Amino acid sequence: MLDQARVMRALENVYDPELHQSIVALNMVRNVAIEPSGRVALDIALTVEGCPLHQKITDDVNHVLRQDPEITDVAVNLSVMNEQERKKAFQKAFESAQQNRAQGATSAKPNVTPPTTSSNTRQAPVIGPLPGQGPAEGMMSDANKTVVIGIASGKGGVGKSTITANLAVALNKLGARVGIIDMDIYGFSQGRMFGAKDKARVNEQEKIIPWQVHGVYLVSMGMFVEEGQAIVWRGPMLGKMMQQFFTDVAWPELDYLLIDLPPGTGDVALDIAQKVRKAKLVLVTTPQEVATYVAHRAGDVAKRAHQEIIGVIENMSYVLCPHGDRMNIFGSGGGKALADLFRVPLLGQIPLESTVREGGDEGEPVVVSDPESLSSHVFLDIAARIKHRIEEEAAG
Ligand SMILES: Nc1ncnc2c1ncn2[C@@H]1O[C@H](COP(=O)(O)OP(=O)(O)OP(=O)(O)O)[C@@H](O)[C@H]1O
Repeated sequence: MLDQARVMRALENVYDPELHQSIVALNMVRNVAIEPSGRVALDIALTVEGCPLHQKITDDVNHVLRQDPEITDVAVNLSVMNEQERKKAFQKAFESAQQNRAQGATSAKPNVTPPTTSSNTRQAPVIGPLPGQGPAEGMMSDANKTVVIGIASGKGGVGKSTITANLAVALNKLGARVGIIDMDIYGFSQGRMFGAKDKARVNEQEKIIPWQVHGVYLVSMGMFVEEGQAIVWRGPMLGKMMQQFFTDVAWPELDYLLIDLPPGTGDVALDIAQKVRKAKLVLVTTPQEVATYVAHRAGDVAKRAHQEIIGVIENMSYVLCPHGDRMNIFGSGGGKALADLFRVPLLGQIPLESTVREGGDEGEPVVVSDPESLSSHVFLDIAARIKHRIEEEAAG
């Protein structure tokens, strides 16, 4: 008999394309109504408004239900989860990703046969260049060989700037020429981390001369205003600033340009995605669920922009006790769950060490101030993994 249980069983085979979980398990299916004619109407609550993959979910629901000979018609009404429901859905996805990992599975396997309708082949909309935007210049262009990597986090304080600084120095130690753009306009801190204080100077061509410290070239808002001074720029001004940091700086030839992005998924991250189409992304999170949850959103913007996510770095992962045990004071598993969600590697787990903070406060990233510390070794290891991956990609 055609009843709700049978409909729900069929829908267990429809997977959320981003969370890789059944839409039933994620509690996305609501208000299933079966009419005597065999018409099934149901609501699907999407995790985020304007979810770019809603058409895929709708197509898959139609596809699985229409395989039931007693179902004559399907009507899908889309709605959006509230904040609490969304948190639960993400939590469920994280737990499941962790479970899969524990069981040695690489990912949950949807067993829905993709329908062959043309609408199913529709991808998440690409965030394209802005109208009126000219061709990308210099290091922003695809033709330029500098590898641009944005360092992003969902929320502030997870160590994104610390990681940018140390990765830059670590890549330099591995023989690469590295620059940093401190695009964390409202919370710029790279000058402090590198002990650079001079105000901006320009060369004869009127280009800004980057700071050069510990082998790394660096530009930051700190060259123009004091740290802590409020900056009230909005969208277009920020975009212009970003462009200037790329094009109006006397950059030497660089192998890597790291961009310390502002936390969250705001204008700057989008601007980079639009204007520097080759830019890749590294996601930073702490092991806590909430940091991981918000980092997911940062990654989601990258995915929509078809930006490559190189991997995830988990910071403040553990404290190493004197007898060698690891204490997970901020919980555990967030970085790996996030990496599993995006199907990218967890590049490394950085311990919580006072030497990391001291190095940042004193203008010497820990990789310089305490190269034998555990964190320094982890930073070098992560830098080597990134470099290896980029070189492999370049080799085809
Ligand atoms: N692994 C670590 N061990 C100890 N302290 C750390 C570690 N990582 C970062 N910190 C410290 O945590 C604080 C926040 O780090 P940081 O400024 O890098 O975060 P952020 O994500 O860039 O923050 P925001 O975006 O708000 O600027 C700093 O004082 C930093 O020295």
